[in-house]
Amino acid sequence: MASAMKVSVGNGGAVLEDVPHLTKWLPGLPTYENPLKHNPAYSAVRQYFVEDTDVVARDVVVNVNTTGEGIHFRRAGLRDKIYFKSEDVRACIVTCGGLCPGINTVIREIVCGLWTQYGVRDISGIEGGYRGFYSRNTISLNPKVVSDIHKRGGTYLKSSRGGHDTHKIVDSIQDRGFDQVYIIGGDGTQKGANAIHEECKRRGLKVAVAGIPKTIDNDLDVIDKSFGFDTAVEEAQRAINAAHVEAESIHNGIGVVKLMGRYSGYIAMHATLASRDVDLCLIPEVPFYLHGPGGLIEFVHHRLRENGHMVIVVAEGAGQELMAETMGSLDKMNDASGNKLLLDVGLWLCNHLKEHFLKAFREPLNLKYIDPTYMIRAIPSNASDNVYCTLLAHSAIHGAMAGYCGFTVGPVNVRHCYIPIARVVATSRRVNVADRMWARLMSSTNQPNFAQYSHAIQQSRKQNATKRREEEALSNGSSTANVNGDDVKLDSTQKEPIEMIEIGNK
Ligand SMILES: Nc1ncnc2c1ncn2[C@@H]1O[C@H](COP(=O)(O)OP(=O)(O)OP(=O)(O)O)[C@@H](O)[C@H]1O
Ligand SMILES: O=P(O)(O)OC[C@H]1O[C@](O)(CO)[C@@H](O)[C@@H]1O
Ligand SMILES: [Mg+2]
Repeated sequence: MASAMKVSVGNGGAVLEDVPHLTKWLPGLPTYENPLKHNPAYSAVRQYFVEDTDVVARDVVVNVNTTGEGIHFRRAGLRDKIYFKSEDVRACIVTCGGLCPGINTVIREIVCGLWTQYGVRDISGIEGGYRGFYSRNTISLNPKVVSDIHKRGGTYLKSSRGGHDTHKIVDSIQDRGFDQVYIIGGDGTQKGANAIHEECKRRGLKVAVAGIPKTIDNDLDVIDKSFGFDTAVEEAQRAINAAHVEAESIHNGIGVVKLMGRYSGYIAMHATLASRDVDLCLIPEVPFYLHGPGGLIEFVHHRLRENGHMVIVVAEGAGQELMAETMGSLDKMNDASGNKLLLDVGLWLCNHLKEHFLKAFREPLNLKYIDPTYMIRAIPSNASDNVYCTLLAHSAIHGAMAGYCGFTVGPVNVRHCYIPIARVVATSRRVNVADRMWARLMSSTNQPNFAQYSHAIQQSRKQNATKRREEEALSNGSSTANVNGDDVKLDSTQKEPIEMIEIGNK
């Protein structure tokens, strides 16, 4: 699937990771003057047009002796020459994967941009994600139809997971005569877009495939930040505020908020940093453990004793291994796109806290659990995300019109670029816990550095495994269990010792 990236080195030593161009397999394609040259809004300032030699550096913090070297991407924007005659263009737009604030703005701006800037009149919407290419009729799009959609959350075109069939999709592209395909979606979608691009190239088609990166988890590599992320973080504040109000208004109150973040804890990290009311932030990148010195329970005791209440933010992908260990081996279920379905860490954590504190105090814990998972993504984008979405859409249009293909558009160090799709999907971005941002969070929450206790995590894992095997054996009616190779005698009357701890001021 992954195509080799075209890499060249400029005279100044700059390495360009380039995106494909239609002329690579269709040499001699005719070119046309960009109509924007005569558009009053764009024609006045020459610098609006991007030169073929304009590139953007991936790293802007460089050693003074190495400036000019390093990886660069082609700068996005309008070109003098274009490879499509406006009246011939047949464009289509598809949205795939989970929702994200701003998808409708991107759709709207692709339609309006193609229409008003380039005079394109044939624009179709593919309904219901990739499978819509071969199982649905198209929707005709024009500025009137999409004029208000940016005020609504979700996707006007509907979305889906699964259903990517490269051959059927490219057959449909060919049959319908599409020559510009705009694909809005996350890592899975971009992989699918690359496969479509490769197949179009193999068939020698004049089809520009342009990917617009969408991921609320902010887990796509290379680009600065994904659209909708800021909106989601902002919305998460409402849940955190509610958790905080509930927690501080009652003796020994705990508010737990679960936020999205399958493998990357960006939303949880930024929402925590923005709020300042959060005492503990759990993300997939940092394994944690509950019991023992340096563990989560000890910290909760400490914080309640200190403040009388606390707020925990947990990313949905946090603690997955720990849960699997304590709950036994669960069937690994996947969604239609092959993404692993997660265990519910929010409920699990709340249950463990309640159980533990009931034993410790012999009275129920005042714990309020808020799960705003879908609320933070099913909303329209905020003002700054709207502007960002507009830029993404316009950059994508300029790139496709200029004959570039197999690219994902996005800002790198604030400048929009055309990035080879293969580069964007090569690795997915995770919170770097050795980076300053996580350090800022740690110093804001003063939470334990679980990473320092890797030996304790190992120890806790062994104990969990042992406990689970014993419990399984007991429930099977056995009097012994195999623990680390030894048959251990079991006592069904054995109970965990009750630990009495004084917390908070009663
Ligand atoms: N490796 C792949 N190759 C081709 N198509 C893929 C691949 N992975 C996923 N897809 C297709 O991409 C579409 C979206 O994938 P997925 O459901 O994983 O969402 P996504 O784009 O990663 O967005 P998000 O995870 O942020 O919601 C689906 O139709 C899926 O079939
Ligand atoms: O329930 P759905 O619609 O599959 O989406 C949930 C997933 O989508 C994501 O938001 C990624 O888009 C994940 O964080 C989350 O697990
Ligand atoms: Mg994904």
